[in-house]
Amino acid sequence: MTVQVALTIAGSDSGGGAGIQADLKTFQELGVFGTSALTAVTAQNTHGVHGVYPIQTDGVITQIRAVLDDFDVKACKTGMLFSADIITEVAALLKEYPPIPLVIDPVMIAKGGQSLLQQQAIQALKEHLLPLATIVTPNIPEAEVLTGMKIQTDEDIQQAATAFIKMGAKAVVMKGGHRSDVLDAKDYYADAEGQSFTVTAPWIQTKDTHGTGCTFAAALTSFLAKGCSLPDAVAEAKQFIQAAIENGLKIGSGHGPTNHWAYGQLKKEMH
Ligand SMILES: Nc1ncnc2c1ncn2[C@@H]1O[C@H](COP(=O)(O)OP(=O)(O)OP(=O)(O)O)[C@@H](O)[C@H]1O
Ligand SMILES: Cc1ncc(COP(=O)(O)O)c(N)n1
Repeated sequence: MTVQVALTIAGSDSGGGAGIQADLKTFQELGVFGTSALTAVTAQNTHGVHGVYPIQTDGVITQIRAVLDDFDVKACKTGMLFSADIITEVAALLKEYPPIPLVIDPVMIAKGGQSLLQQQAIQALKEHLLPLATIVTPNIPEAEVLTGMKIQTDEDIQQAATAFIKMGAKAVVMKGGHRSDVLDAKDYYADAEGQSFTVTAPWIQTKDTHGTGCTFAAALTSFLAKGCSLPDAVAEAKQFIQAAIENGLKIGSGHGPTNHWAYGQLKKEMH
């Protein structure tokens, strides 16, 4: 049995719905062996973030080195990176190793409004990490901060996608989960080769969307680790997150997590 290995560099969510926990659950569900480097420990539940405790930068770097020096990592994902220092050092480290498909989820603010990225880190993200991205997965507010654009219409989304490609990312998927003017959950993909398309799924009326972005990006990373093309990985990750939101678990009394088992159960039923 050959199992592909993926690495997530992200923060821990004690509530288990987002961050490292969402990533590892998603990797496991998709048959990929998950490894991890923690950037911060957060105290979270479905009501929000109660504390953020960053890991020292050399601790983050040593975790990544330990994984990359031993495992043949087929795809890597970044989530909450917290500080400019961590971002700069992670980018420098990744450049030392042969290129690995890199999914950058530019996590900035938790759904509850608490900051997961220091203000000074935004420039470092743009300057050092985005140029290494195989694909970057911003939501609309993150895309607005990183491009400096106001994004409201489909044209704005396309222009912002182009701005990410100009910043050096090979591809971008602009997630539509934060738009209030649409009936569908519509994400827009564009790449440096000029290919673009939209993936759409029916909007689900639910408050249980904690960790949707992490889960989507982790699914995308898993499919890349298994050798899928970028467009195929985006389309399949969309199915994973749709199933996860649609079959919510009703855990906690605030904004609950998504269901990381749902995609696998659906696939089983289809066979
Ligand atoms: N209510 C919903 N119904 C259907 N799909 C949704 C819903 N909310 C988000 N999505 C989808 O989930 C994926 C993640 O998008 P979203 O914009 O929520 O990411 P995010 O804001 O980065 O998530 P996070 O809050 O974890 O940081 C996208 O494919 C988006 O279209
Ligand atoms: C450690 C960590 N990483 C990412 C998120 C974003 O997820 P959400 O916006 O759904 O809170 C989070 N809350 N915590």
